[in-house]
Amino acid sequence: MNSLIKLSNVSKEYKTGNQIVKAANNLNFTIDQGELIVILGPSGSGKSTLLNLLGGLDKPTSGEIIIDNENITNFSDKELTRYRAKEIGFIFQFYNLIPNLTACENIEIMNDVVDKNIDGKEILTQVGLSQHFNKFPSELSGGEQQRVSIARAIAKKPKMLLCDEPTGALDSHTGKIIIELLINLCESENTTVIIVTHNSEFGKVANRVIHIKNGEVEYIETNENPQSVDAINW
Ligand SMILES: Nc1ncnc2c1ncn2[C@@H]1O[C@H](COP(=O)(O)OP(=O)(O)OP(=O)(O)O)[C@@H](O)[C@H]1O
Repeated sequence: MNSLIKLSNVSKEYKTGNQIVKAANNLNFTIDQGELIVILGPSGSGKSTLLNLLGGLDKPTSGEIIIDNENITNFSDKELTRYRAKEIGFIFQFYNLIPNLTACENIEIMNDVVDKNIDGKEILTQVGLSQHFNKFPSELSGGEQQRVSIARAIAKKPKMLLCDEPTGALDSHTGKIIIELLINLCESENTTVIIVTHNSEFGKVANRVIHIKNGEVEYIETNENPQSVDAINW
């Protein structure tokens, strides 16, 4: 595997009044192309901060983030916008679909952003939604809406998929379907998938689990044999 992501001495400080919060404190690690990574940690430990830094939604106070041999820390705002649009797929807890567009239109709208000719029907079929091309988000279940948002994120074939509590709003059965879809993406497309969660059970299916505490990497666990989604109990 080739290293896709390299963090060197990355810190992010937030100032509120006289107080400085180190939301990321001297992070150093690499992530390979095609890895499934779970980032685990309690509330306020810095998981979203880390995801935002990787996705170019925020800049570190110090340190370097190298993605695919490019130092994104030096990017201008315009370059960061291009990087986010072309290279990163984002999946959030609450789907973020456009309510007055159908499932298919929610995906094909990406064509304007990435200058591609994405076929919404083809991608929706890939995530098991061939019956739902013309439905609006309000006509779909939570799990189906999340699958549309995954379809939208993968349509542009991103280098990495950043998922912030992607099953947080779903029941366990539907959540497992989503996790299985993410595992399959890693395996079939060699996409790097990074999942931020509170749920330690997800660690079972990951290649590695990065444990975050107080903005620091507490330890990194390696799974020589990641388990299937059936091993997850929640
Ligand atoms: N924009 C901001 N301004 C000030 N402090 C912030 C900001 N964003 C995050 N923080 C602080 O940085 C720390 C890490 O926050 P972060 O949201 O990354 O944690 P988290 O692990 O994702 O938490 P949760 O699981 O509750 O979403 C917290 O102490 C938080 O209060």
